Amino acid sequence: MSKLADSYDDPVRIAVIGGTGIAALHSFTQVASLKVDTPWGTPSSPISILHHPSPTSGKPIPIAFISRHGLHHEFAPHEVPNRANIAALRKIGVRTIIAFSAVGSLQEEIRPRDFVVPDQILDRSKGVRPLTFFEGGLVGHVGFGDPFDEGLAEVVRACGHSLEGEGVRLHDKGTVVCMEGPQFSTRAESNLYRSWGGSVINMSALPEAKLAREAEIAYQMICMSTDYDCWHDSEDVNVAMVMANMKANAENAKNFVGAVLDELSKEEHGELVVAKHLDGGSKFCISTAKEGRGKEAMERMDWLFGEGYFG
Ligand SMILES: CSC[C@H]1O[C@H](OP(=O)(O)O)[C@H](O)[C@@H]1O
Ligand SMILES: Nc1ncnc2[nH]cnc12
Repeated sequence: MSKLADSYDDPVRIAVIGGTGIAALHSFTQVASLKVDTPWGTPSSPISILHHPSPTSGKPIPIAFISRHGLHHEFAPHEVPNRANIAALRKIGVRTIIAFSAVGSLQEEIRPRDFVVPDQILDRSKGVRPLTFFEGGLVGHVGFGDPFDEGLAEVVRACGHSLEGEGVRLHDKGTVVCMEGPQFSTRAESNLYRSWGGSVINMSALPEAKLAREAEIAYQMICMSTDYDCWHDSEDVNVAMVMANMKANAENAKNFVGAVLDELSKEEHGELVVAKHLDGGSKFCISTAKEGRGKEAMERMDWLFGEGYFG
């Protein structure tokens, strides 16, 4: 067996972040495994570079894959090195992220094994996770009114609907409550989130989505419901239940990712996947005057965005 390459020359524009139950994308050809160290530490897993044939040109399109919780699910939600993950992806050229997440359902009509393409987030994390690239002498405030990328969401929804009838059930919108964990919610909390209009709940949408926005990367999460949390009169959520539903629906999840990657690999989405619409978003969010900027913060930003990006 030939050794996998540890570098990849061309920029990789599209990445998938795999969550609980998705530690690898086996159905694609792996061509490289990258170890990228960042000023924010080491990512949760090596970055696999996979070749996916473009359905239009047949040309292999590189896709980056990273496992959020590590190859063996060794990082708890509050331990995931989110900054290193997002920074490493940006460094190899990524401008589009499709992130997978196993979620609890907060609404009767979102049944276990249904998919949801969320359009909003309610933050119930507790401030214990490093959550920004802008600190240590460079203050920046990016807009986050719409935490997901609507252009990507449209593509994802169309792909999901194209698989309906083959077992996929899709909800086009939803609010994901991101709780701190690692313990699951109390019943009072679960009912509170329902009264707030939460659709689904996980422990990983944040700060991942915020960091992607700061890094000017288009980001869309695909949620797969695995349980009814603890508000429902069915059995309370537990890990075995989450894993069993992930496993039972793995084929659908795989087909869904495959369809999304097929679609995003088409030339017609060339502008979308390089996230032209986000270019400069971070450059113009800086509040710190040049003379007040911290040297180390600027060195980290040079690493991430390229030297002199912030002028
Ligand atoms: C194992 S249940 C809780 C766990 O599942 C979800 O993981 P991910 O979002 O990475 O798919 C949730 O966010 C928790 O981390
Ligand atoms: N009920 C739940 N709460 C938080 N994260 C989850 N991931 C899957 N099910 C979950």
